Amino acid sequence: MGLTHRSSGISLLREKFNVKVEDENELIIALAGNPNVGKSTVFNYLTGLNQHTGNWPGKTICNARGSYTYKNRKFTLVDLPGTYSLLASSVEEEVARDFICFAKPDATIVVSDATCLERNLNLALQVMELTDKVILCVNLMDEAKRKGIEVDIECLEKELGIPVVATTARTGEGIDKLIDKVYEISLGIKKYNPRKIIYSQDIENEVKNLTLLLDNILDKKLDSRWVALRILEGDKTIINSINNYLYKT
Ligand SMILES: Nc1nc2c(ncn2[C@@H]2O[C@H](COP(=O)(O)OP(=O)(O)OP(=O)(O)O)[C@@H](O)[C@H]2O)c(=O)[nH]1
Ligand SMILES: [Mg+2]
Repeated sequence: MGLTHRSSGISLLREKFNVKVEDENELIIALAGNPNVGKSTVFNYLTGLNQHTGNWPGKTICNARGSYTYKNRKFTLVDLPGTYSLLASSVEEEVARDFICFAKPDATIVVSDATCLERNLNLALQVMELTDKVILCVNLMDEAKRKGIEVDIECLEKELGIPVVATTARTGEGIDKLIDKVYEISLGIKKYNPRKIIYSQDIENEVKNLTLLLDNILDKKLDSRWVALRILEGDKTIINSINNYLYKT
């Protein structure tokens, strides 16, 4: 038998984010996305009245959690603040990044706007650098259709290496497919290979050096390559978060 969430300490970390799981089989799903793309609409559609709201610990930002059941499994959805990136240049970005990094959701849905996908894919690529368990939800398909924009879902799936689902959350169209993909990814039924960005040779060399050092420090609790990239770009908040979540009890 593998390590349970409780024995691996993940449940303790999740409690730091006010996410208390009642049973160990419960799956935690994060909803990320740019502002105003329909995250809360997806969240409300799936969780209905089974919601709790509060604040993120130590922050004045609203934290909404809700649950639904699918194929006899309980899923808890966490509606993350809307962000354009995970580079932690605002409290919202820090909250979203720290949740994905340290609470280690069983899957992350990146909700995006079908009418301006290019801008939205920036966040999707950043989440894909952090975790292999990502689903891209291309929402506002009705708006895209109205504007004559066609989205090639199959091509996106192939290029990104992750499942991509088209939705119109306002009417619920596509949500059944989304929960099926969430089920598959979070339980590891289907494995994907998200496309990773390869940087210039100079950067890759430095990343390699730093990764070797970080492997010992992070002890597989966090992706060393991802942390190396953040350090190289001068992000000091990641060091604070590592101290806060991995080393303070
Ligand atoms: N036409 C259309 N409107 C949608 C769809 N999904 C959401 N909306 C609308 O888009 C607006 C923003 O939706 P929200 O769910 O609040 O978006 P959000 O991503 O949670 O926004 P923030 O939390 O502010 O980042 C609302 O007016 C929704 O009714 C959709 O698929 N089609
Ligand atoms: Mg919202």
